[in-house]
Amino acid sequence: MCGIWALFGLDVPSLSHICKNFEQITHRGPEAFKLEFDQAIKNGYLGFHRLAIVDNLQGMQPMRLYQYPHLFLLCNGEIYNYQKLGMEHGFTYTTHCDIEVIIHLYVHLGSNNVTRMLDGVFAFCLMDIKNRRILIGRDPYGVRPLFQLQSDDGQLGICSESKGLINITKQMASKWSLKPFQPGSYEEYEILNDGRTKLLTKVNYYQPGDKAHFSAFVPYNNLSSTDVHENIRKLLSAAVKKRLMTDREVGCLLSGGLDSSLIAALLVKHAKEANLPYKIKSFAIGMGDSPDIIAARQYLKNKYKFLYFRKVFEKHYGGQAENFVPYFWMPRWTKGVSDPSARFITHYKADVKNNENETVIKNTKNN
Ligand SMILES: NC(=O)CC[C@H](N)C(=O)O
Repeated sequence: MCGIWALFGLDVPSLSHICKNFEQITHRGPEAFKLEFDQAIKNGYLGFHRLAIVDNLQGMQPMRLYQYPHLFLLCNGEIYNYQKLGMEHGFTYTTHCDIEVIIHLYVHLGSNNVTRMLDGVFAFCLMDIKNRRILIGRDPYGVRPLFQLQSDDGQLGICSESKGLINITKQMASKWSLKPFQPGSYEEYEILNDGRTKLLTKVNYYQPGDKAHFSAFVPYNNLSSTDVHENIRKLLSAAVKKRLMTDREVGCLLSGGLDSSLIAALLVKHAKEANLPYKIKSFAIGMGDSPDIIAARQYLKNKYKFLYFRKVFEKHYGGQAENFVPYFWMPRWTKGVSDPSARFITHYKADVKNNENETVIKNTKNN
């Protein structure tokens, strides 16, 4: 998961007010947090809660590199092609963390060629204090959440969950809006002398059906122009394979339905090929003998005895709905926006600290 949070140009930002709002998304990163301010930017704050996926040691954020000390990067996400991009463009990485590539793309290719080069799931915010710029981008389908608070007079906030921004609006005298940052788009802002911001560009860099700007994980010429089934097989399998990129153990959410069972099977296949030194664990969510639990149990029994099965919800949260509601993205339940199973896992991961160390793959979002 990970939580990103940034605020620019708010008029009366007491430190306790800043911390209180930043604290609203603590559950997104149980391992470390950091809040940063640099006097070069008046009233500019960047905060990060970390759940490390790649490079536990050096991947902390806001990421700053000694070659480019004027750049501050926040990113919730995984960038699957960071090594490929590094080789193609000759980038010298300081860390082993996937998101570092965003800084190099910005420096070498410019702000208009960062977001469209990324093969991954991401929401990021890059602050450039030398050129007084902010670049914000989100993945094509909005797999990673991002909310944006904007006032008519240039105050700007971004956060992985809207609850990290909602209370800030109480201090805004001018007209404001708080909405999801549009998937498949990026925005560039100028940071004015008083710390407020001015929108310079807003670009929808991706429409469904567009070809990728980066070299695709499965090259286009490896796809058949006639055999759609074969293409689906190849692409789905590759999609699971590239998600093995993590220093943590990989697991999967399993409902026992067609989609998740397929993903689990592909995951086990790729895990074997990659010689992962542990057995894949699966997580099913449901109460008692709910249909998902029955289907998942059946699936595991018939197919993959070696998968590990745990009824997360029943074991930890039976009858305690109020304990997990705060972990939804939105301040209140919004049908079709939040995904209950992912939220349960979030809470579970934040709660069970001592023995679990996993990345969970599911069929719609992964983390
Ligand atoms: N959870 C995240 O968003 C992880 C961010 C980054 N990929 C890391 O490994 O640290």
